[in-house]
Amino acid sequence: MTATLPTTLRLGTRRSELATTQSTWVAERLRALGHQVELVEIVTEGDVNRAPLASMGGTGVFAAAIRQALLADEVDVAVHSLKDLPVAPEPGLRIAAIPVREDPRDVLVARDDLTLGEIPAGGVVGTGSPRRAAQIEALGLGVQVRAIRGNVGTRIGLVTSGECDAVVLARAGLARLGRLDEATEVIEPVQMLPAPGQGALAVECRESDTALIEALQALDDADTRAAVTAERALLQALEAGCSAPVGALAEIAEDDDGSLVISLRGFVGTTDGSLELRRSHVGPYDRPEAVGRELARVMLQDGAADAIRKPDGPRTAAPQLRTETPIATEREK
Ligand SMILES: NCc1[nH]cc(CCC(=O)O)c1CC(=O)O
Repeated sequence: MTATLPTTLRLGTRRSELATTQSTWVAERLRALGHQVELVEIVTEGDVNRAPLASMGGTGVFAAAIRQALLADEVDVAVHSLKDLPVAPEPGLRIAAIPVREDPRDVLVARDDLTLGEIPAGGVVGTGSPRRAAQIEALGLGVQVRAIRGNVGTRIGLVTSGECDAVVLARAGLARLGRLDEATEVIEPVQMLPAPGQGALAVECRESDTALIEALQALDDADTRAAVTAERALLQALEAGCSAPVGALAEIAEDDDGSLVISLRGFVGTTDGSLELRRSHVGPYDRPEAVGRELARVMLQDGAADAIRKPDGPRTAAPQLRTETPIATEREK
């Protein structure tokens, strides 16, 4: 156990603009609390390898190198986009803070100020996310979903260059990069549920750094933690029962007696739009895991499990999108 704080906190970050923006935001909040913080750049496999993400083990590759640096005592603190973190806890590490989340919705960045409903049939919508592909296809707009990769700037560039009529991105990413004005529509969750944890950050450290865990708690936001815990519990329970892409959004509300509740909505579907299932569940604020698990139970019972069979063996690759060749090769985020 390390019961004393290091004089300077080494905060590990990936080099991408989004990662450094997020890490700098956390560093500044820690400095405001009186800590000395130094940013340490870490190059991940996802940053140097241009192969499709699924072949490297999915979005978890971004987090893995930073987690290794934490475990190797090369850095003390790491900041992740929560939606990129696998749901299974990492042995030896602790998510010590989940700061207040940005607006979790997705946005459209389209040519000519178009909204999703205005894209003509046959138009090309770029996304590398099976979750976004499944929900676009489920809307039945007759647009083509094209698999793309790359950081936020690269993906917006595909619209500017005319390769895509539109791309779908997390609003939070654009907001952090100061590029929200480029969004042409905020996509409402009734049409597209965000990824579990979207818009939230996870501040992670070693489990043995007890003084640091305590210090980082000052950055934690209870409502955000309750919401994303419910969303991730839904994801975990659905992943155990089916292999389909999952969308989730939890909101904190008050019930008739004035007690706080978690209102959770979920989506599972297939990337070709042939199946979609949306359900919701409301449960107690202090039992977020139970809320997520209960919604998963309902969804599995109502067809998620039957319609989308879990493939044999461990799940290694994300479901393939219709276009398998990524047209942008620069790394995500
Ligand atoms: N998978 C990439 C990724 N990871 C986190 C964000 C944005 C920030 C967030 O959702 O918290 C993005 C970009 C995007 O999906 O458009």
